[in-house]
Amino acid sequence: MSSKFGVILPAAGKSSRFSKNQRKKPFVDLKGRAIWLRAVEHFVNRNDVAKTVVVISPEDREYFTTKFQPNLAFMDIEVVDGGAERADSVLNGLAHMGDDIDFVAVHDAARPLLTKKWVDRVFAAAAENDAAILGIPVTSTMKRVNNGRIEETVPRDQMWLAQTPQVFRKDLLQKAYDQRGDFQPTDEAQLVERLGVPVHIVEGSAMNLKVTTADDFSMAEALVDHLPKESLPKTLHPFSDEPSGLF
Ligand SMILES: Nc1ccn([C@@H]2O[C@H](COP(=O)(O)OP(=O)(O)OP(=O)(O)O)[C@@H](O)[C@H]2O)c(=O)n1
Ligand SMILES: C[C@](O)(CO)[C@H](O)COP(=O)(O)O
Repeated sequence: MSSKFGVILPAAGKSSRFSKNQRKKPFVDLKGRAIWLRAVEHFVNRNDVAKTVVVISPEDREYFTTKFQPNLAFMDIEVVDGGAERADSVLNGLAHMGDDIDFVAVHDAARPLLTKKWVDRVFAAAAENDAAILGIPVTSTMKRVNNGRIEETVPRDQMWLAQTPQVFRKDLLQKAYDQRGDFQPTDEAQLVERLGVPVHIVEGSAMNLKVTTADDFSMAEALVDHLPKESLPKTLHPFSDEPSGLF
């Protein structure tokens, strides 16, 4: 029996570092499709994905469910209320993963530039190792800075930048959250690491950027048409890259 994956797309942040027309960044149009839609479409048509939830701030629920109702219905996506911190939002999504789900993938709604290859890679690594994330090795020199002055150069060998999807056996992620206490992690891997469980990291791409600032959005606009065509799951391939109105 092949493993079943549930997907949690946290999209309940305040976008405080983003400024485009004051709209929350997951809802902003990126070359014809909202950022969150571009992020989720790499999951909803996978045969190994049995459940997808998008986590939305309660203040955005009415706007979101009205604007994207056709997409939500077509892709059978459940909308869940977010929380004050990213980890709270993910925990709310986790509560909607049923007994049929073996693994949970958490992917930032603010990371629209995925490819099927990278999702396949991290799903396979998690299925083999119980916990795996995408990441990229650090390629620039890293400095620790205080008040605009360099305090030290941080050795970059063995340093990676964590990305998403972050994928875990469901009971392992639940155990990590059960033991969270008041700890505020910036990613789910941190919670699992605290259990002493090895989390594997597989290489993604610098193109799998998180849209945090207006500059990131400009980079995403420049990159979105340069992802490999085979990046879309096959079942989406018949759709032209123009907005189909459903995605
Ligand atoms: N309480 C929160 C905070 C963040 N997120 C989501 O987690 C992802 C990564 O977070 P980030 O890029 O930091 O988004 P924001 O928190 O909105 O950004 P900012 O810190 O600039 O407000 C985003 O898709 C964001 O919507 C969430 O679901 N719930
Ligand atoms: C999960 C993450 O994308 C890994 O790099 C990152 O930690 C999210 O941080 P944010 O401040 O919530 O965007």
